[in-house]
Amino acid sequence: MTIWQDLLDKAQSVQSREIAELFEKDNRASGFSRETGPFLFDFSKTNIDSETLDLLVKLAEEKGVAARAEAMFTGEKINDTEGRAVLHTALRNLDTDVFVDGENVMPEVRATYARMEAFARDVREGKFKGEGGKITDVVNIGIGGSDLGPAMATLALAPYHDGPRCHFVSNVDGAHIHDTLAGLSPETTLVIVASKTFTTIETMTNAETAKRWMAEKVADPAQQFAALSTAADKTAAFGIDEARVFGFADWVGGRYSMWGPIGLSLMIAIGPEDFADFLKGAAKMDAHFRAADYKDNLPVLLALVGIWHNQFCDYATRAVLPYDQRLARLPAYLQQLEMESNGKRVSMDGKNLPYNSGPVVWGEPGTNGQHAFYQLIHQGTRVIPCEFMVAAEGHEPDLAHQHMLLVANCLAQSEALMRGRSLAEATEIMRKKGFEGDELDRQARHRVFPGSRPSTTLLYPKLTPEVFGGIVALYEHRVFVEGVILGINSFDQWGVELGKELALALAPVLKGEDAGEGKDGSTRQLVARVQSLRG
Ligand SMILES: O=P(O)(O)OC[C@H]1O[C@](O)(CO)[C@@H](O)[C@@H]1O
Repeated sequence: MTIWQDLLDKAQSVQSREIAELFEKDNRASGFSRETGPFLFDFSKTNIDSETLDLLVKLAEEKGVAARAEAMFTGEKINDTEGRAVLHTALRNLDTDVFVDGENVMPEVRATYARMEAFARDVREGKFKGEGGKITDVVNIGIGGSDLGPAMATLALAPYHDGPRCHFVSNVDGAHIHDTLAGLSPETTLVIVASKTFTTIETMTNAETAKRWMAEKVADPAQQFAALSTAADKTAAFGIDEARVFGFADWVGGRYSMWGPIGLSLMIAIGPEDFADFLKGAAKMDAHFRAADYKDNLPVLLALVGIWHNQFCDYATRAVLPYDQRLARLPAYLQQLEMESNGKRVSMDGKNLPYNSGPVVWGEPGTNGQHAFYQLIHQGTRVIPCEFMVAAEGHEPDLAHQHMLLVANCLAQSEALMRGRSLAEATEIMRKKGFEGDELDRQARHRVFPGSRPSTTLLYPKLTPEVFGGIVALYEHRVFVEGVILGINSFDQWGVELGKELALALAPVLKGEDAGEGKDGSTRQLVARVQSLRG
């Protein structure tokens, strides 16, 4: 625990220091920024100094991040509470063979990818038709990892979207599927049921609803269904022809799955060529992660900044703030990626963690967040590290002036968070406005910004498919590194099971088919009120 303790001591000793003062030394900006491919990652506006960085890098070395990463990339069963390999990286490094239990898994991955490409082309070109002709709309029904990735990516890559319209239904709330299907024509709609297990109650319920909706107008609705799943027996039982079933192995975790079949809706939207670029961007990030020294390694550095803030400085949450409207769903995607992966209180060996688990992740696109919750980030009592990201250029050349304003806002926020505004400065401003005496002091104090609030900035040229693939892979590996340092299994999700079990047991209670013996008083009261309100 010595490096850990050294870092705790270090955090204690530097927390009251002004981040801005670190810039008095030469080369703060370049010394605490790193570049790879299209990315510049600037972590200079944090309280990390050279000594801290050295300690953090040593921590990553001591925790065996490199060996664990190699074990992941080469197909070892590192998800050891489920006895599975973790090989989402194999879905985007199609030329590299990988063996699991002595068997090369890549021929099947490549064959499925080729089938996806062919199907996506057929849908886009109108060779695969609905009963009413060319497919105009694709409805992806899935939840969690079978929804958030493709939904986020389809929005992110909207400028490349030249295939049919894509819609994403996840919530078991009937409002979601109702409102989505309301504007669509069943005869020209393709429904993709995306579920690794093909048992998820929300997805299967919505899939049945979609099937009934289609059956009202289409003679053979199953013909307009495709499935993305590891469970071929269940997709067959649902009635989907195996020609339109795109399978994958259990070593693809749900929240890591959009690189393969779960990305089919994205591939149909943007086309196989742009989808290949998206994979290429991620594969480049994989190569960088495997090869670069920790001190120059973007995923490792992003993880170390995260660990520094959460475990050593005790900042419980982090805000992800893309100054990129098309990354509006990235915070939601990262919530699953980070919180389902590292929100665990027991380490690999079954012991309670002696430190915090992964952070609470949240966010919204800037500039909207500025007019909503930034108040608390700037002046609240808690410190919230911010992760800004922004493209130098947008996709709308005739709106370049708006993009400049967007970038200016992004850079200004990190500057404001770091610099703050002192009482003396605030007092001067208010004095010029005519305040004096006690009222001057009172008014000035409301206008003080404490500053020294840490942030990082990820800057990239433009949100192309390749850049976007790199960003997602960067975050995936960041989560991986944080998980290794914390000593937890980032690839299971037992914490979602209890609620699922209880919901299944409560459904008959709500319907009045079961008395709900043994339920607590609050739950019984709520059930009774729902029943009486429903009449
Ligand atoms: O793809 P499936 O099997 O329907 O699962 C959906 C989601 O449900 C979870 O298992 C959590 O309940 C996620 O990990 C997963 O992404």
